[in-house]
Amino acid sequence: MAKYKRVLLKLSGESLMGEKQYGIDEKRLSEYAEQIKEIHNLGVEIGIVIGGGNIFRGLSGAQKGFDRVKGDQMGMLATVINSLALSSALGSVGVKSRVLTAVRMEPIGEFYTKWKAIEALENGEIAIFSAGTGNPFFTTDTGSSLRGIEIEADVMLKGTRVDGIYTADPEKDPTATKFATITYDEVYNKGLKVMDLTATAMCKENNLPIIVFDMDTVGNLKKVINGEPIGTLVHN
Ligand SMILES: Nc1ncnc2c1ncn2[C@@H]1O[C@H](COP(=O)(O)OP(=O)(O)OP(=O)(O)O)[C@@H](O)[C@H]1O
Ligand SMILES: O=c1ccn([C@@H]2O[C@H](COP(=O)(O)O)[C@@H](O)[C@H]2O)c(=O)[nH]1
Repeated sequence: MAKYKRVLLKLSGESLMGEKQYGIDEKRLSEYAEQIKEIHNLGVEIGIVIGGGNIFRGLSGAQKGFDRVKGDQMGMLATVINSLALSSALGSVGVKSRVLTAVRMEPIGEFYTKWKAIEALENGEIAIFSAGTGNPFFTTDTGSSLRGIEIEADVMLKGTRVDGIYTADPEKDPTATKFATITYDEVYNKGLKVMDLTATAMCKENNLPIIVFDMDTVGNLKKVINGEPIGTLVHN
């Protein structure tokens, strides 16, 4: 039986590239859809936020001379593209989803309200929250904590390409060691950069636990939902 009734799943835009250098890898996308279907079949209510790093990030744009606010808006639109792709992939495996957008852009998606999100979840649909918070200078990690808190999720699952939180970035430091559990304060005090500090602070203040795990290994999402101790649990 599933350990969690309602979850907020954060998917990395960058992971969606798979082996590619840019954009969406169809194989990775369909693996994600299959994994999500598996936990949906267990009766778990699922809200999803997907990043945009496979397409555009405002901060990188600003370093190349783009206006930061316009760059962030481009980044938010990138998350809408990924959300539509995920919704389409879920449809292909027979799972209904609703794309909700933080900025108005009907008919591409419905303008987000908490109540539409809850209605979708209670109807057994997956709610995909796109365009982040709708504001520049934020990230989809913060968008995830915000939506996770709003929908009263039991946990925020940060599915990424590393298998947890380490003493240093494991992609850069091969001697880094993994935490099984860690407090929000330790993440802050040790300056660990697995997700942005605004997101971590919001989860801490609102008591929303976070599990960071490797979403790119098929089967891991179900393990996390069943309470298997893979990844790193962040708590108060
Ligand atoms: N201490 C740490 N422990 C684990 N990962 C870390 C740490 N410090 C930095 N990282 C990095 O954090 C990244 C988190 O990956 P993720 O793809 O989720 O980032 P993201 O910026 O949210 O992606 P996107 O914007 O594309 O959604 C990993 O690439 C990992 O290398
Ligand atoms: O609330 C938000 C969320 C995101 N952005 C912009 O989108 C890109 C992509 O999001 P990632 O979290 O980096 O995947 C981000 O770099 C920002 O430019 C935003 O402005 N506001």
